[in-house]
Amino acid sequence: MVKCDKNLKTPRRRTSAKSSVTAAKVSKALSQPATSTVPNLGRVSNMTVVVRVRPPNKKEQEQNSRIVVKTIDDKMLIFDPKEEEQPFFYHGVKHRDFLKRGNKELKFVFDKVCGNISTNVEVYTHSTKSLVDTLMNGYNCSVFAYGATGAGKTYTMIGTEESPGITFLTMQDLFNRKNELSSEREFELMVTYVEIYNEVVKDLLCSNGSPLYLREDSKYGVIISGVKAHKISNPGELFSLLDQGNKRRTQHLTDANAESSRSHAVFQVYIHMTCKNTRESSTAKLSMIDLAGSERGSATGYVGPRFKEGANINRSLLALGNCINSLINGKNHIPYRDSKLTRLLKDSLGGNCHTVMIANVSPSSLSYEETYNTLKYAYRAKSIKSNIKKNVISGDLHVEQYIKLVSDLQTENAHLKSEVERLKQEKTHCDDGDSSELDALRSENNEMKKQIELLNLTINALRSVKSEGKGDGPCPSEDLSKVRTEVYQEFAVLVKDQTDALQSIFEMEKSIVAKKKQIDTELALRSTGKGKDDKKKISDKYDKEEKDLKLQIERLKSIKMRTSVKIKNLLLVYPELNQEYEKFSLNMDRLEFQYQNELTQMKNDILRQMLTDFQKEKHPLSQSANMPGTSSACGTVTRPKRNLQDAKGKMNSTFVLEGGDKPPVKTKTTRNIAVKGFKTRSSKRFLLGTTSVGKENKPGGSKLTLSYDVKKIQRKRWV
Ligand SMILES: Nc1ncnc2c1ncn2[C@@H]1O[C@H](COP(=O)(O)OP(=O)(O)OP(=O)(O)O)[C@@H](O)[C@H]1O
Repeated sequence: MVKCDKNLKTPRRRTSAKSSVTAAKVSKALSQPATSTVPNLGRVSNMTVVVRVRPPNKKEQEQNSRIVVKTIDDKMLIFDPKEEEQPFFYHGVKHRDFLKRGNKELKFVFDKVCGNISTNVEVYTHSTKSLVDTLMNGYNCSVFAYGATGAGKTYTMIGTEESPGITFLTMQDLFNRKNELSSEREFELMVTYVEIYNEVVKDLLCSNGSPLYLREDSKYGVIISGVKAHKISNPGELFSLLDQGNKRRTQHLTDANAESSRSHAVFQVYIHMTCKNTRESSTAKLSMIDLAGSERGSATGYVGPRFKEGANINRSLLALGNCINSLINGKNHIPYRDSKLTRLLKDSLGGNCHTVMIANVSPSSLSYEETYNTLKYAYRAKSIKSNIKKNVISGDLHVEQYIKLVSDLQTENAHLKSEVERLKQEKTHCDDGDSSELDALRSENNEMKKQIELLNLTINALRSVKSEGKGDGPCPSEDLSKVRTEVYQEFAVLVKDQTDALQSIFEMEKSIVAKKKQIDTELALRSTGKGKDDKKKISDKYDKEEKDLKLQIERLKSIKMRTSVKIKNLLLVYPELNQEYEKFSLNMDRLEFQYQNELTQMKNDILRQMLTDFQKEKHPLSQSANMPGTSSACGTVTRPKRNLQDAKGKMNSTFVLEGGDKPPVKTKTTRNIAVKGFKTRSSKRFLLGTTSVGKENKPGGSKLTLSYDVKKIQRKRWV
């Protein structure tokens, strides 16, 4: 058998732990009963490795390249097979071509070899079909497509409309199984689709494109914080989601592929099942990963961002290779933290997971090196062993289990603290360094602290339930049911507190808007005439009231957060509350949305009213002040002169308003003017004073010219 043990080494990178920033929607969706990962099988399983050889493409055919992958049967292939020698004769004697390189003729055996005529359905049948039952039995599964650029990974995973890839086929089967089992079980299915590009994780099903962070969850393993989980009810919906996500995926042209995917795409399905009779539930996660294509950096000759992109792809694939090597060699430390990809795949390689690797190769000699590397990689991966555990959700929680979780979290916490310290020191030595990593670590640390607190509370709750159950008093089951009633009551109170807090926050926000409208009108009325001196008093009063209201809002928000922590705590102890909680959180989302809607509508109404008043000259300001660009004076209104817009902070620029026959207003007024040439969304404030007025009599009518001097510039901080 071939030896494929050339260690794939990569320089040890500084580990960078990023924090969870938002409360992950997916973890919220998955805030299901606490799982106790029961190693009820403890079986050892090899990773299943399937090799798919794609048909030669047009370029390979045109260049008459040699076929370097020969499939022998459905399990064996030969790389660089022996060629038939074309002997030549010299002086009638048969000679060998000594310049010709000898063929490697390496035999590889895999779990399945799919030749170049195999379809996606055939690949599916021999790779992931069996995973559907494994998932339904509550085990985590993952599939990843590996190979060089243009080797056919995306074709295998996603496919085309005529020949859908294995993601769609797996999901189709999953839905079929779900329907078959629907009389016995309740199902909930959620999907997420993200990409890792240049070490940044992004949600492919969300248009905002903000970076997401990976987090390790004691219950669900590695989760992506902030990713949006989508509920789907049939495979048709999935196809449109995949299509939508793929359009957002980062693609560039490479030598081997006109539409090369330059990111790792990770599609995950979370299945939550509850047995209708016993109410026992289990969760399983299916991850389908379309890795970015590896390529030889030196061969591409790319520079700049494309070089960085290629380097990141290769680095993360090397990190994956290192993890595979460490797993095979039975090392204690597996360098998962070396890249985002390996962090995400942590529980998909050696962990609690049944894994299928599909290695895609081109048959042509044009991709000789790439194919050889992929086959070596895949062959090594075959030796990975994993301990597969079933995720059974048990109502009977063990205090010891939580204590272990707390101790794990504390260890991780200590590690993060030391990282923070190290980074702090580095920062003092090199102050112009990037502080984002430090901030990320800090917030991850805080997150950990919160989790530890929460788990400690749970331990206490469990202890009290246990100790109450042991005493000489009434029988434990009675005691437990009493505790349960109390817990339900507590839950109802907390839910009410949260709803009330939300309602009050909304009322206060409404009154801030109403007050703002009132104060604006009052200030405008007093901008001229007698009431001018009251202006400061009025705005001070308003500022104070607004500050008070905002303080109250903050207080209510913290109450809301505290009650939410308490509710989550109760959920840990009483998973039965989950269904209630789901309903409640849906209701809260709906309420929040409705309130936001009302508030925006209210603000819009005010603006609309102001606009109408201005147009009809009812607004106090429209009568009392001629503002640049909005002069109420009839006739043409010109924009402020360019010299102001280009002034870039010079103090005394002049701009002119033309038209109309109203007299100039002798008042100071502030006006926002966007200054050209500054990269800013906010504008500078200019305090204006009218300095001169000119009237010209023309044949067509008179023309009034108002000149304003910019007296003062109040600089604002750029945002
Ligand atoms: N088995 C196959 N049968 C027919 N065409 C295929 C097959 N595999 C790949 N192709 C075609 O080869 C081209 C490259 O395939 P694909 O985009 O899947 O490669 P890839 O490995 O995902 O590349 P990259 O890593 O650069 O994204 C596509 O045009 C695809 O349609």
